[in-house]
Amino acid sequence: MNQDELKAQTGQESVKYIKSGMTVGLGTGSTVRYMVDELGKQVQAGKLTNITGVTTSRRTAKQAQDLGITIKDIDDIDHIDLCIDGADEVSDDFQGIKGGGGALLWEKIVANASNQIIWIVDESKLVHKLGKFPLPVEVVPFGAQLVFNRFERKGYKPSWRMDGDQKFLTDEKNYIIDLHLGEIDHPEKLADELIHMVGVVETGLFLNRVNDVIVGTQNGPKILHAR
Ligand SMILES: O=C(CO)[C@H](O)[C@H](O)COP(=O)(O)O
Repeated sequence: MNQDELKAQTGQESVKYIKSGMTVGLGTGSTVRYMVDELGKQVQAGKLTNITGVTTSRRTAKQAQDLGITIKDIDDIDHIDLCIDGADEVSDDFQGIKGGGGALLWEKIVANASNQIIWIVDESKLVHKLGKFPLPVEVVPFGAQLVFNRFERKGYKPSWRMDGDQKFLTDEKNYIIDLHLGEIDHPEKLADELIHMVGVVETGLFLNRVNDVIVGTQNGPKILHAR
Protein backbone atom coordinates (compact mmCIF):
# COMPACT_ATOMS: atom_id res chain seq x y z
CA MET A 1 0.00 0.00 0.00
CA ASN A 2 1.26 3.49 -0.75
CA GLN A 3 0.98 6.38 1.70
CA ASP A 4 -2.31 7.57 0.27
CA GLU A 5 -3.85 4.11 0.67
CA LEU A 6 -2.66 4.01 4.28
CA LYS A 7 -4.28 7.39 4.87
CA ALA A 8 -7.53 6.11 3.37
CA GLN A 9 -7.38 3.03 5.58
CA THR A 10 -6.95 4.96 8.83
CA GLY A 11 -9.48 7.64 7.84
CA GLN A 12 -12.16 5.06 7.08
CA GLU A 13 -11.36 3.02 10.20
CA SER A 14 -11.82 6.03 12.47
CA VAL A 15 -15.48 6.44 11.50
CA LYS A 16 -16.18 3.23 13.48
CA TYR A 17 -15.68 5.32 16.62
CA ILE A 18 -18.46 7.75 15.70
CA LYS A 19 -21.87 6.87 17.12
CA SER A 20 -25.29 8.27 16.20
CA GLY A 21 -26.15 11.43 18.13
CA MET A 22 -22.54 12.54 18.56
CA THR A 23 -21.14 16.01 18.06
CA VAL A 24 -17.90 15.34 16.21
CA GLY A 25 -14.86 17.56 15.71
CA LEU A 26 -13.75 17.20 12.11
CA GLY A 27 -10.05 17.85 11.57
CA THR A 28 -8.19 19.01 8.50
CA GLY A 29 -5.85 17.39 5.98
CA SER A 30 -5.61 14.64 3.42
CA THR A 31 -6.19 11.81 5.96
CA VAL A 32 -9.19 13.56 7.45
CA ARG A 33 -10.60 13.99 3.94
CA TYR A 34 -11.03 10.21 3.77
CA MET A 35 -12.70 10.18 7.20
CA VAL A 36 -15.16 12.90 6.22
CA ASP A 37 -15.94 11.13 2.92
CA GLU A 38 -16.75 7.93 4.82
CA LEU A 39 -18.79 9.80 7.45
CA GLY A 40 -20.74 11.48 4.65
CA LYS A 41 -21.48 8.08 3.10
CA GLN A 42 -22.75 6.69 6.38
CA VAL A 43 -24.89 9.75 7.08
CA GLN A 44 -26.37 9.58 3.57
CA ALA A 45 -27.09 5.86 3.99
CA GLY A 46 -28.82 6.52 7.34
CA LYS A 47 -26.30 4.32 9.19
CA LEU A 48 -25.30 7.26 11.38
CA THR A 49 -28.05 9.66 12.42
CA ASN A 50 -28.22 12.94 14.28
CA ILE A 51 -24.54 13.72 13.69
CA THR A 52 -23.34 17.28 14.21
CA GLY A 53 -19.93 18.30 12.90
CA VAL A 54 -17.73 21.11 14.17
CA THR A 55 -14.94 21.76 11.70
CA THR A 56 -11.34 22.89 12.13
CA SER A 57 -11.12 24.72 8.80
CA ARG A 58 -13.28 26.28 6.11
CA ARG A 59 -11.98 23.54 3.76
CA THR A 60 -13.38 20.74 5.91
CA ALA A 61 -16.62 22.66 6.48
CA LYS A 62 -17.19 22.88 2.72
CA GLN A 63 -16.46 19.18 2.19
CA ALA A 64 -18.74 18.11 5.05
CA GLN A 65 -21.60 20.38 4.01
CA ASP A 66 -21.37 19.17 0.40
CA LEU A 67 -21.79 15.63 1.76
CA GLY A 68 -24.89 16.58 3.75
CA ILE A 69 -23.29 16.50 7.22
CA THR A 70 -24.85 19.06 9.59
CA ILE A 71 -22.23 21.60 10.65
CA LYS A 72 -22.52 23.92 13.62
CA ASP A 73 -20.40 26.85 14.65
CA ILE A 74 -18.19 26.07 17.64
CA ASP A 75 -19.88 28.86 19.59
CA ASP A 76 -23.26 27.16 19.16
CA ILE A 77 -22.35 23.88 20.88
CA ASP A 78 -21.48 23.20 24.51
CA HIS A 79 -19.15 20.26 23.99
CA ILE A 80 -17.71 17.93 21.37
CA ASP A 81 -17.96 14.19 22.05
CA LEU A 82 -15.11 13.10 19.82
CA CYS A 83 -12.58 14.94 17.67
CA ILE A 84 -10.89 13.07 14.82
CA ASP A 85 -7.91 14.84 13.31
CA GLY A 86 -4.66 14.12 11.50
CA ALA A 87 -1.15 14.85 12.73
CA ASP A 88 2.23 15.52 11.16
CA GLU A 89 4.29 13.73 13.81
CA VAL A 90 3.44 11.61 16.82
CA SER A 91 6.23 10.80 19.27
CA ASP A 92 6.72 7.67 21.38
CA ASP A 93 5.07 9.44 24.32
CA PHE A 94 2.09 10.59 22.21
CA GLN A 95 3.05 14.23 21.83
CA GLY A 96 2.24 15.71 18.45
CA ILE A 97 3.07 18.29 15.85
CA LYS A 98 0.12 19.52 13.83
CA GLY A 99 -0.51 22.39 11.47
CA GLY A 100 1.10 21.10 8.28
CA GLY A 101 -2.18 22.03 6.61
CA GLY A 102 -2.22 25.43 8.28
CA ALA A 103 -5.25 24.82 10.50
CA LEU A 104 -3.51 24.53 13.87
CA LEU A 105 -5.37 27.33 15.66
CA TRP A 106 -8.88 26.09 14.97
CA GLU A 107 -7.64 22.52 15.48
CA LYS A 108 -6.44 23.39 18.96
CA ILE A 109 -9.65 25.23 19.83
CA VAL A 110 -11.75 22.26 18.68
CA ALA A 111 -9.45 19.81 20.49
CA ASN A 112 -9.79 21.85 23.69
CA ALA A 113 -13.57 21.54 23.55
CA SER A 114 -13.48 17.77 22.92
CA ASN A 115 -14.06 14.98 25.43
CA GLN A 116 -12.07 12.50 23.38
CA ILE A 117 -9.43 12.94 20.68
CA ILE A 118 -8.34 10.45 18.04
CA TRP A 119 -5.50 11.16 15.62
CA ILE A 120 -5.38 9.33 12.34
CA VAL A 121 -1.96 8.90 10.77
CA ASP A 122 -0.08 6.62 8.44
CA GLU A 123 2.92 4.86 9.98
CA SER A 124 5.42 7.34 8.51
CA LYS A 125 4.21 9.92 11.07
CA LEU A 126 5.40 7.93 14.10
CA VAL A 127 8.71 9.27 15.43
CA HIS A 128 10.86 8.75 18.47
CA LYS A 129 11.20 12.48 19.20
CA LEU A 130 9.34 15.43 17.69
CA GLY A 131 11.00 18.03 15.50
CA LYS A 132 11.99 16.64 12.15
CA PHE A 133 8.73 18.02 10.78
CA PRO A 134 8.97 21.84 10.82
CA LEU A 135 6.99 23.21 13.76
CA PRO A 136 4.24 25.60 12.59
CA VAL A 137 3.72 28.76 14.64
CA GLU A 138 0.77 31.03 13.84
CA VAL A 139 1.54 34.74 14.22
CA VAL A 140 -0.49 37.91 13.71
CA PRO A 141 0.64 39.85 10.62
CA PHE A 142 1.41 43.05 12.54
CA GLY A 143 5.05 42.86 13.56
CA ALA A 144 5.41 39.33 12.19
CA GLN A 145 8.84 40.10 10.74
CA LEU A 146 10.03 41.02 14.24
CA VAL A 147 8.86 37.65 15.56
CA PHE A 148 10.58 35.96 12.60
CA ASN A 149 13.84 37.83 13.36
CA ARG A 150 13.62 36.80 17.00
CA PHE A 151 13.24 33.15 16.00
CA GLU A 152 16.29 33.55 13.78
CA ARG A 153 18.36 35.00 16.61
CA LYS A 154 17.35 32.08 18.80
CA GLY A 155 18.58 29.63 16.15
CA TYR A 156 15.11 28.22 15.43
CA LYS A 157 15.68 28.37 11.64
CA PRO A 158 12.35 29.95 10.70
CA SER A 159 10.78 30.01 7.24
CA TRP A 160 7.61 31.71 6.10
CA ARG A 161 4.76 29.41 5.06
CA MET A 162 4.07 30.47 1.47
CA ASP A 163 1.12 30.17 -0.87
CA GLY A 164 2.74 30.73 -4.29
CA ASP A 165 4.59 34.01 -4.02
CA GLN A 166 2.41 35.33 -1.16
CA LYS A 167 2.62 34.53 2.52
CA PHE A 168 0.12 31.80 3.41
CA LEU A 169 -2.93 33.15 5.27
CA THR A 170 -4.74 31.01 7.85
CA ASP A 171 -8.52 30.95 8.24
CA GLU A 172 -7.99 33.70 10.84
CA LYS A 173 -5.91 35.70 8.33
CA ASN A 174 -2.69 35.17 10.26
CA TYR A 175 0.72 34.05 8.99
CA ILE A 176 2.56 30.83 9.74
CA ILE A 177 6.26 30.63 10.51
CA ASP A 178 7.71 27.10 10.33
CA LEU A 179 10.58 26.34 12.69
CA HIS A 180 13.15 23.84 11.44
CA LEU A 181 14.32 22.54 14.79
CA GLY A 182 15.58 19.08 13.93
CA GLU A 183 14.85 17.55 17.32
CA ILE A 184 12.82 18.99 20.18
CA ASP A 185 14.26 17.87 23.51
CA HIS A 186 11.77 19.66 25.77
CA PRO A 187 8.47 20.21 23.93
CA GLU A 188 6.59 21.56 26.98
CA LYS A 189 9.29 24.15 27.69
CA LEU A 190 9.35 25.19 24.04
CA ALA A 191 5.54 25.44 23.83
CA ASP A 192 5.54 27.61 26.94
CA GLU A 193 8.26 29.87 25.59
CA LEU A 194 6.63 30.31 22.17
CA ILE A 195 3.10 30.98 23.41
CA HIS A 196 4.40 33.77 25.61
CA MET A 197 6.06 35.62 22.75
CA VAL A 198 4.06 38.70 21.78
CA GLY A 199 2.55 38.21 18.32
CA VAL A 200 2.39 34.42 18.56
CA VAL A 201 -1.20 33.18 18.47
CA GLU A 202 -0.69 29.42 18.70
CA THR A 203 1.86 26.69 18.10
CA GLY A 204 1.61 23.32 16.40
CA LEU A 205 2.75 21.51 19.55
CA PHE A 206 -0.22 19.42 20.72
CA LEU A 207 0.93 18.06 24.06
CA ASN A 208 -0.83 15.67 26.46
CA ARG A 209 -4.04 15.78 24.45
CA VAL A 210 -4.61 12.73 22.31
CA ASN A 211 -6.47 9.69 23.68
CA ASP A 212 -5.96 7.23 20.83
CA VAL A 213 -3.96 7.14 17.62
CA ILE A 214 -5.11 5.03 14.69
CA VAL A 215 -2.11 4.14 12.56
CA GLY A 216 -2.41 2.93 9.00
CA THR A 217 0.07 0.07 8.52
CA GLN A 218 0.73 -2.54 5.83
CA ASN A 219 -0.98 -5.06 8.15
CA GLY A 220 -4.11 -2.99 8.62
CA PRO A 221 -5.10 -0.23 11.04
CA LYS A 222 -3.49 -0.39 14.48
CA ILE A 223 -4.85 1.47 17.50
CA LEU A 224 -2.48 2.93 20.09
CA HIS A 225 -3.97 4.03 23.42
CA ALA A 226 -2.27 7.10 24.84
CA ARG A 227 -4.42 7.85 27.89
O1 LIG B 1 -2.57 19.48 11.28
C1 LIG B 1 -3.05 19.33 10.18
C2 LIG B 1 -3.59 20.46 9.38
O2 LIG B 1 -3.33 21.69 9.98
C3 LIG B 1 -3.15 17.98 9.58
O3 LIG B 1 -3.92 17.19 10.41
C4 LIG B 1 -1.78 17.42 9.41
O4 LIG B 1 -1.03 18.32 8.62
C5 LIG B 1 -1.82 16.03 8.74
O5 LIG B 1 -2.22 16.17 7.43
P1 LIG B 1 -2.28 14.98 6.40
O6 LIG B 1 -3.35 14.05 6.88
O7 LIG B 1 -2.62 15.65 5.09
O8 LIG B 1 -0.93 14.32 6.35
